[in-house]
Amino acid sequence: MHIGLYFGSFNPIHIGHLIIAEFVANNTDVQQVWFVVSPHNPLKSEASLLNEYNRLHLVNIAIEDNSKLKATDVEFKLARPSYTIDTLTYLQEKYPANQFSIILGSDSYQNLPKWKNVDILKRDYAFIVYQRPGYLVQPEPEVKATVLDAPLLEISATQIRKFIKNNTSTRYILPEKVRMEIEANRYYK
Ligand SMILES: Nc1ncnc2c1ncn2[C@@H]1O[C@H](COP(=O)(O)OP(=O)(O)OP(=O)(O)O)[C@@H](O)[C@H]1O
Ligand SMILES: O=C(O)c1ccc[n+]([C@@H]2O[C@H](COP(=O)([O-])O)[C@@H](O)[C@H]2O)c1
Repeated sequence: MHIGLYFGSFNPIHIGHLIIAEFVANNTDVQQVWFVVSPHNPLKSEASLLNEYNRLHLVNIAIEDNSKLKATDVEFKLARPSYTIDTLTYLQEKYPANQFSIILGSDSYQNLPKWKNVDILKRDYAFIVYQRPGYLVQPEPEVKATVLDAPLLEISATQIRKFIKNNTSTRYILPEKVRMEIEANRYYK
C-alpha cells in the first residue's frame, strides 16, 4: 500500500492540516495518509507543547469518520527529538510491503537542508509537496517529488493557541469535536 506520511506537532490539529490530508488522499496515488504525531520536532521549542497522548487523541477524534486518514504514535517510542529519517527507517522495516512518501508544505521543503541525513531521505523516499504562499518550490530533478496546488487555510497552530488563550473563537478553524475536547479540558489556557 502507498502511504503518505504527514509529520507534525499537531499542537493542535486544525482544519488546514485536514484539508491537505484529504486532498492528498484523493488527488495522488497515495491510498492512506498517516498523521505522524511528533512528540518533539527537532527544530521547535518544547515550551508550549501539549502532552503527546493528548495531541494524538485530538488527531484521532478529528479523523475518526475518514477511513483514508490514520494517526500513528510511532515516534512516541523512538529516540527524541524525532528525526524523520529515523522514523522512516523504522517504519520501512516494520512494514516492508508499504511504500512511504513524505507530505510536506513548500515552507518545510525549503527547510530540508537543515534536516538529518537529508541526502538519504531524498535518495530513498518520494515527496509530496503542496505550495504555500511565499514559498514556491521547484524540487531538484534528482528528487522524486510531486508538487500539488492544494486548497489552503492559512492558519498556524501557534495562532490557534493564542486565540484559545485570549478567548477568541476557533469555531470553523478547528474540527468541532477537537474544539469541544480542548474546551472541556482547558488545554492551551
Ligand atoms: N495552515 C496550514 N495549511 C497547510 N499546512 C500546514 C498548515 N499549518 C501547518 N502546516 C504544515 O503541517 C505540518 C505539521 O504542522 P505543525 O503542526 O507542526 O505546524 P503548525 O500548525 O505550523 O504549528 P506551530 O504553529 O505550532 O508551529 C507541517 O508540515 C506544516 O508546514
Ligand atoms: O528530521 C529532521 O531533521 C527534521 C527536522 C525538522 C522537522 N522534521 C519533521 O517535519 C515535521 C514538520 O515540521 P515543521 O517544522 O514544518 O512543523 C516535524 O514534525 C518533523 O517530523 C524533521
